[in-house]
Amino acid sequence: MATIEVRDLARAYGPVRAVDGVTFTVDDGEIFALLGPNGAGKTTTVEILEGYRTRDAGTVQVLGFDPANGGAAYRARIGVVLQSAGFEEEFTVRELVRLQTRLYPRHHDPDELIDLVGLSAKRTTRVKNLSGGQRRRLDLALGLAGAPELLFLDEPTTGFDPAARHRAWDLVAGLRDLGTTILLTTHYLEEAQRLADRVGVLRAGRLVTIGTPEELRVHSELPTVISFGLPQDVGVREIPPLNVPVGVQDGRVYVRTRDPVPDAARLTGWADARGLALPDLAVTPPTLEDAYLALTEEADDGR
Ligand SMILES: Nc1ncnc2c1ncn2[C@@H]1O[C@H](COP(=O)(O)OP(=O)(O)OP(=O)(O)O)[C@@H](O)[C@H]1O
Repeated sequence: MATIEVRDLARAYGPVRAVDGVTFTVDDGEIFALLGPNGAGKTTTVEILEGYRTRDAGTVQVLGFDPANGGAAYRARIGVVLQSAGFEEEFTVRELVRLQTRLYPRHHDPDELIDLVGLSAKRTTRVKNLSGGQRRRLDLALGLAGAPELLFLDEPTTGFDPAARHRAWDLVAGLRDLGTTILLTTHYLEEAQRLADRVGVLRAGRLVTIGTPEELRVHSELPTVISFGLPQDVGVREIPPLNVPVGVQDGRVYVRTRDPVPDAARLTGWADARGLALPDLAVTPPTLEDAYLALTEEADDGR
């Protein structure tokens, strides 16, 4: 069953077609990531779904509501974590989380929420004394206050240190396990790879692709890279001929091939016969980030 159904969505700001005919669905319990360069239309799309922006055209159904006129009944069922929520700086973490939970008929226990986002040690700290990453965690706690069925996460881990990012990923994965549907925007491809069941890539207001991270990676048809450090006393010319050119950069050999098995076999056979260990040999398939960059390259969406 679809939690979100978007058809032919469009929104312009003057001459800028921020969202230009976007169609997608997000299934119940799914984590869907919207990716795209700065200015591609992610925030506009998400804010229309949240009911915070109007649309020019298209149909939108979220949890059975049209967000444009869903009102309080709609907002009670969704959670929103914005890129930069304005906080009341003098409140403590606990006070703010308490206030937020009281807004919802069905809500989490404030202290449990604070523990969940890893702010237990900051319970009585005033918001003005939190670091940037701690504020984002507070954002997350506030977005979860109403135990939402559907959570909108706009760049949820921007500004997090690596350990905090991993904790946030665990937290989001835990929410999915509890059945929460999540619409995520992110610039971190690793985040999308880890969390998203499916991703949609926006470019200049249009969805250029949609699929699982694995589908995007495989369909990109980008080459696999075989690489190794050129052993001392071995010249590039001694490397056996392959079907693709061999590149060398900073003493490292790079073979970009769409046929990695025979090329790798040839190289390892050659190294083995010569008694070369190649301890740093790597065979690297294209990543989601490679596929994303290929899809969005030359896209200057700073329109
Ligand atoms: N209120 C507004 N008034 C005029 N133009 C706007 C407004 N909001 C967004 N835009 C323009 O619409 C386009 C899409 O912006 P949007 O914020 O949706 O992109 P985004 O994909 O979320 O970008 P980012 O990754 O930088 O957050 C941009 O060209 C932006 O300048």
